[in-house]
Amino acid sequence: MTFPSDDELTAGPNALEGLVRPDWPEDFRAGFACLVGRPNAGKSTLTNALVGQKVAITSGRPQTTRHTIRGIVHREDGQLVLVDTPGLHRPRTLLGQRLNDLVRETLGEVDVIVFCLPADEKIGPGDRFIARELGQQHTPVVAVATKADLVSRERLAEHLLEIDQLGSWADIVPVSAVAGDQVDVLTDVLFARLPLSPPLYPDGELTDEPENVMIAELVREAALEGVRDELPHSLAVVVEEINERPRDDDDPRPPMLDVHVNLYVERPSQKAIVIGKGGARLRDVGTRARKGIEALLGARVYLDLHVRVAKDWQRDPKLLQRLGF
Ligand SMILES: Nc1nc2c(ncn2[C@@H]2O[C@H](COP(=O)(O)OP(=O)(O)OP(=O)(O)O)[C@@H](O)[C@H]2O)c(=O)[nH]1
Repeated sequence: MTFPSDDELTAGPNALEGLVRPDWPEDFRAGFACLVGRPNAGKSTLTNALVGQKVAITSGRPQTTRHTIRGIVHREDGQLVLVDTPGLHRPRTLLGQRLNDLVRETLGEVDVIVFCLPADEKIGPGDRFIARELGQQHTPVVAVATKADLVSRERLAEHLLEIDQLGSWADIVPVSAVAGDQVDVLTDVLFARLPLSPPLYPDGELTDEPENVMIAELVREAALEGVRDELPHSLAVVVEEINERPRDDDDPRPPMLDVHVNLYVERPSQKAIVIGKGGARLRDVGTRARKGIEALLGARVYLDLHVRVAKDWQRDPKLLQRLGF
């Protein structure tokens, strides 16, 4: 992932003229946080609650967050750049290994780590695996009991005690991202861990995720809706091309874009699932994804989806690189 370079950070306001505010308070803080936790722990939902607007793709299905997506919390006194990582998990395939490498790299570079532990589930081997990983990092870790709205006070108290015994944390905060409880408390705790720094991003910018990745996520989320549990690991989405159609200068309508997207599956049987009978399912996927893409780009979109079989793409380093991993 690309953080601003040292040059960009130290060159001062002139280098970023027109981008960031020309002056900032002496005690301004800015830095990076990343969210870790096992699949379904509530990382994406918490990212959205902190940022206050939908930026990451959420889903009831585990491990939909393949790509690192950032949101930015802007306050008068600082900027917190959130990195939403894929679930840290035991590697089973090369893809799993790549994801874990990516996560570890991210953990070492941020100023504070947010470890999400859902209150409605017992602490399990997956959480302990992550806790051990975090124990080897020097970055401070704030443990968060997520989904606090789903459990009783007694259960929450028990959960907080278990979290306390799991490792050594800079802080422990119970939060409900859905109800909005304690999100402000967590924000304060995270800001306190950031270094004094000039602003890193222009005001109001929520995410710098390349549009292509956001588009691929929207298509992927639509394509996974309502299909078998095995498919999440077997589906990769790549935006091949975006072309704007020529139009008259005085045309008051939003621009019209042709968006070409490939969906890669591992087996012909999976291709049949994605396409559906007579192509009906793929048309649905296209309709749903198109709405999100139009909202994202502020344009009219013609979405062209192709499903391709790429055998064992999860194990093929060359193909992984082509698919953006
Ligand atoms: N009731 C309640 N549900 C929540 C809360 N936070 C998340 N959820 C739900 O839990 C599920 C998983 O949330 P996500 O935010 O997608 O979890 P994640 O950790 O990003 O999941 P992966 O992308 O699979 O790693 C979704 O159905 C959310 O709606 C919360 O504070 N309260």
